[in-house]
Amino acid sequence: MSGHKVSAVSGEEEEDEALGYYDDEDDLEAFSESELGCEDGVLGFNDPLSGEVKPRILLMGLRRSGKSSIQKVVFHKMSPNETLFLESTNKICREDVSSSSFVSFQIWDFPGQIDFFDPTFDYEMIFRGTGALIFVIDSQDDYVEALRRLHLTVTRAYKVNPDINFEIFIHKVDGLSDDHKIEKQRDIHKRANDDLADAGLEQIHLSFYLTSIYDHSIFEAFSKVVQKLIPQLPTLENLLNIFISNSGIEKAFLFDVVSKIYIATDSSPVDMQTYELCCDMIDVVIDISCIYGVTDSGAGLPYDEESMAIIHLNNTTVMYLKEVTKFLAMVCFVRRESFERKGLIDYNFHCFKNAIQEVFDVRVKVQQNRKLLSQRRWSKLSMTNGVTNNSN
Ligand SMILES: Nc1nc2c(ncn2[C@@H]2O[C@H](COP(=O)(O)OP(=O)(O)OP(=O)(O)O)[C@@H](O)[C@H]2O)c(=O)[nH]1
Repeated sequence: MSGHKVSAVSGEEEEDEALGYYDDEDDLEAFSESELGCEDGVLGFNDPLSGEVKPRILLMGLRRSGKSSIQKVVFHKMSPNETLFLESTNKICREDVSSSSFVSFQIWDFPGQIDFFDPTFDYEMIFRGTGALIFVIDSQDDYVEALRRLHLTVTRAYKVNPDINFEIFIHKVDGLSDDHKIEKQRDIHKRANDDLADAGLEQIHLSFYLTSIYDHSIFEAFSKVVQKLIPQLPTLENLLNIFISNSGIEKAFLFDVVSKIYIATDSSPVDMQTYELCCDMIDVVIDISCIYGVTDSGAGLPYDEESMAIIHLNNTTVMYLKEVTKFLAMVCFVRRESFERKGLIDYNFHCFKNAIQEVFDVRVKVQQNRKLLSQRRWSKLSMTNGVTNNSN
């Protein structure tokens, strides 16, 4: 597999490829450098002039619940077995993920043992700029303490920022039977919501996912978390609906190729098997391209505007993958008889691609305006400081 692009804050940034979310850079100063760190060397703060704002996703949960493993498997292509050797995280690890035009965010991995309500930790600052809080519960362990911690975290976070999406990963379900999984989910769901109701906070919505790094469930859950942070999602879904209904397509996904997160799909329901097939197809395309494709691309992923693949399944369905942007691919399921009109599908795809480009252009413009604004604010601030200094 090829590597993917996780750019360091201070390193290369796709600066016009960020989501329009609030992020208060000044707040970061509340942390000392030793508190904010990461083994990948992801350290430092965003350039205040860049105007770049990224939604923040927090990974929280008790020690050894699987937070770092999730991050490594989804964003670093680490194989699940290798996570057995991961060391315990002892610092807040902050990482910028800028793998596609639409998927761009920061992940903050919190060490399990951290006493995060210690007065020296500015939890208000942490929650204020947060888009989603993922709380990981180890389903193979006793979860009473995890639920207590979840309640504490959610209630505090909600008070600071009621717009946070609370996403609960009931994790490591690979060790459980199907019945057991459902039972655990029901129990955790009930207890967590009862605790909130007892505290008079029934308006807080918690979303639950059964996850494991040993199958595709973790990618699917992360897809849903990320989708909620994409402001253009309804537009993308609408475009996909129009595209499939005019092309005789059964189902279409828009994938971030690197992370295999699907950032949008049409409005028909998603089943796990379909999603898994898409992931497998992306793997095949990238693996084959890595081995037999152009060698000297220099830019990591062997994926470009020529990338496409057709796989005929043995159940009269055809899978069709095509490049949409540098980082995105469309994967569709088409019946064999509909695929005979491939010319029509390709023409409609061309229109779809142009429409996506337009959505993207609007966002770039918004981003540039924001950058300009923050530059002006910055220079005003420097001027004021200069005047003050001179008068001193
Ligand atoms: N069976 C199973 N084990 C998992 C899964 N995810 C993680 N693990 C294992 O759980 C152990 C702890 O994982 P970590 O990712 O280090 O946990 P953490 O929450 O980051 O731990 P701290 O850094 O101490 O907070 C490792 O041995 C992983 O291999 C999973 O989905 N299934």
